Amino acid sequence: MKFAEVILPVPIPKSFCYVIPSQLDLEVLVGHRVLVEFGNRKMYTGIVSEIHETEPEKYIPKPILEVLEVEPSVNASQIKLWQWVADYYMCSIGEVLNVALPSGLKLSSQSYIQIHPHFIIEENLEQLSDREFTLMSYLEKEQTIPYTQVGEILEIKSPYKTIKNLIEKEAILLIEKIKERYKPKMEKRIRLSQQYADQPDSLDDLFKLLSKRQKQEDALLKYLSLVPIHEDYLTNFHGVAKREFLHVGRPLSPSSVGTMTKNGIFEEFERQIPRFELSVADKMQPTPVLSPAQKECLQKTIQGLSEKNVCLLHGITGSGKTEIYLQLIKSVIENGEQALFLIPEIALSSQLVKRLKVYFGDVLGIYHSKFSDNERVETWKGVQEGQFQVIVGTRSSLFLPFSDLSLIIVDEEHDSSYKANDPAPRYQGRDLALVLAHMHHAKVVLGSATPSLESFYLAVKNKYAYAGLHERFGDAQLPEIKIIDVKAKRKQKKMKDDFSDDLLHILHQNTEQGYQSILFQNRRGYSPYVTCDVCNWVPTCPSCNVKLTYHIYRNEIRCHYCGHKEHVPHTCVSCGSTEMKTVGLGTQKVEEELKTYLPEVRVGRLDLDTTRRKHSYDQILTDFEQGHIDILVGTQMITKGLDFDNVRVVGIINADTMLYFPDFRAHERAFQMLTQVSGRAGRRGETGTVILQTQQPSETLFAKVARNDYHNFYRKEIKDREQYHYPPFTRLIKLTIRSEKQDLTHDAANYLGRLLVNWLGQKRILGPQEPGINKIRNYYLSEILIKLEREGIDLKKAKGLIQKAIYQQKEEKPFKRVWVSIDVDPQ
Ligand SMILES: Nc1ncnc2c1ncn2[C@@H]1O[C@H](COP(=O)(O)OP(=O)(O)OP(=O)(O)O)[C@@H](O)[C@H]1O
Ligand SMILES: [Zn+2]
Repeated sequence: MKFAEVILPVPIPKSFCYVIPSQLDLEVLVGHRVLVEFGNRKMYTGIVSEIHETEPEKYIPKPILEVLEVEPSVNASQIKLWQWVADYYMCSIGEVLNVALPSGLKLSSQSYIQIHPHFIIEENLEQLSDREFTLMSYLEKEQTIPYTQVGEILEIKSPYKTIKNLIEKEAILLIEKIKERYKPKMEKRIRLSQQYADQPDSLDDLFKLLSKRQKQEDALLKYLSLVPIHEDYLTNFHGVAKREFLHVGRPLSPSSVGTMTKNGIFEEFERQIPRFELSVADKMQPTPVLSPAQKECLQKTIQGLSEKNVCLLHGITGSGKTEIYLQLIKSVIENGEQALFLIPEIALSSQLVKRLKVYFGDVLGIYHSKFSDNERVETWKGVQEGQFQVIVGTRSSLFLPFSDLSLIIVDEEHDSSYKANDPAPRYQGRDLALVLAHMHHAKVVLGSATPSLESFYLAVKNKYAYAGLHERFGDAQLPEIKIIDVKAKRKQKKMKDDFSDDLLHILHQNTEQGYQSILFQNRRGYSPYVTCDVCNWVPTCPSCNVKLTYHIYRNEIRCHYCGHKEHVPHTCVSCGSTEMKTVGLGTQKVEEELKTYLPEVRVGRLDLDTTRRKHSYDQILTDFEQGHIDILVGTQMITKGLDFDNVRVVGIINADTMLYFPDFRAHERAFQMLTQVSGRAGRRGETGTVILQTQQPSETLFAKVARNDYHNFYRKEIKDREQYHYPPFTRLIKLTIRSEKQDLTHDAANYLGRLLVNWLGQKRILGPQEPGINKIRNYYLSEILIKLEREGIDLKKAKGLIQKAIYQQKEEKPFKRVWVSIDVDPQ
């Protein structure tokens, strides 16, 4: 007998053993998607991870019910990667499967019911109520029906009870419908019926026949001009796209073509077409010629990669790192291998994809979470079948079915959006890229103008190769950064709301000269909160412990954690006064002030609120690119990777807020963000200007940003990290404890904390502590931070103990309704 280990999408950290029925014996392979029954008469799609002959000792395994495909969707090295993720990030392999496999390849999660295979209606009539009998008879006809239809069939509101009874009687099964969500994109095409294509004589007859039907004759002539069957009759086989035939060039009458099809002159057929219209073969360009500095950097990178597996490409903003990546990718393609180009957010993808498309054409595939299920499956298959040799995508593309990967580029490697937060697996894409590369013996290039401290540290330690690029492309210079003392300006009465005279002046002048500007304020909404001017009461979210942010549109206050919205109160709930005012500054307010002081400029805004719809992000950037917007106001979204020739001025409205995040990475993030946003100015031609407004002009971090002094920033920061035992000198694991009651969370966190102190030692445990925002969506939170040494510690054992402590806490009766989530390497 043969058995299969099957990975199921459930949060239980193991695979499950099933029998391979003899009739399926030859069909089941590792990586196959199979259908199995699991637990309470539920069915799931799982992935076969192993085939063996060892019968489980403690239970009788159930059979695999069905194999859902001929060629496995998943390859062995992917399963290895999933297992690694599960072990390292302390989650179940099923949770990894859940994010790794596009949902188009999973069964629809909507439940369906069907008759239990062992249940025979006629033999069990007396068991069934009238209503149950009605449903069963229906099922006998229809095989399976969606749960949601049951109510309709029985003409009752809530069918739950009936279904529950039938399940208990083992009369029906609840399943996840075996329905392939994947739908290829089809195109309607037209060709000449075979008889005319093969025999030129019959074509002559046809022309005679049509000589009196002008429109039909026209159609035939057009067809022959598009499909040269007299030169090669085989061309008829592919025909022509119906849309093109009817509408491109001289338009045809659809009804005449319809008649001809009915009369058997033409025939219609369908063909699957690629979903991505990348066929730009005619617009393809050779990759750009590198500048001497770029060439040198490319050489260093290649040299570095011959000695090490990873090379850190540290090139200042606008230095042309992308062009160096292009060269590296090009040689991968020429060798017939695969390359993965990772970007932190899809936000960055549209400009980049356009750039890459013209060089790589059809071998370039795209993969990210805003894609539809179908699009993602198509990319998945394209990688599997070898059509796409290059993938541009966000972190989830690490899970694609690569077979011959030889290069991974991680662009903007410092970016925190490489880290996945909820749900598990909470993996760091940049780090996982290194693991994936290792499995494929591939090389990795980490690129950034502001490398993460971790990566730079490893380059300093000679674990990574290093290639620097310290000049901008094409004679452009880094912008001049001016630090403006907002407090002093206020005293001198030179502030208008949040704008200094210098900032307003340069924005005005820049617009007059026909150039564009970017204004950065890292807060969306209008104002962070509203308050009563008399008693200082502040409206907060009913489900989260946060102040509600004021949004001027619709005059609402909103919670940025759970989405709760309400109207701005006219009177104070606490003292009844009507003096409500807004406090602080968000992008909406910057936009509004700008319109007041510079009424003639065209202002655009780019933040989470203006980019919710699928294409709005692209739309705003296109407007900016085409010069319909003079000044673009935005949050951190505008800081990254954008490349616009015409931007001369960048304004940072308030640089201070970033310094005060209660996070050991606050300074690192601030340095990166300020440098990146500054780097959008003056990328072509004349040197740009950055106005950095602050209350603390003497803050040394700002001086380092202004001098573009990464090295001194690094030296100071790494010293602090070492002194206070933070990464890269230690490894952090954060536990978040959640429950609906504050006391319960508190008690459970203390219990867990004590176990961890006992097992891992006091000095490795920080907390438990309530986080700054201690209630989100009605759950009270507490956190424990575990600091583990980088070396000389058995990491596996330590993780085992953490797992054990969490289990043990969960076993305690009072803590049944307490949840703990684990975040390895939190960010
Ligand atoms: N060899 C080249 N030939 C022509 N144009 C180039 C070349 N190298 C760079 N450029 C142009 O210079 C600009 C900056 O390059 P790129 O966007 O690659 O910079 P970057 O290093 O990625 O900067 P950032 O880190 O700020 O995103 C782009 O418009 C790019 O097209
Ligand atoms: Zn809320």
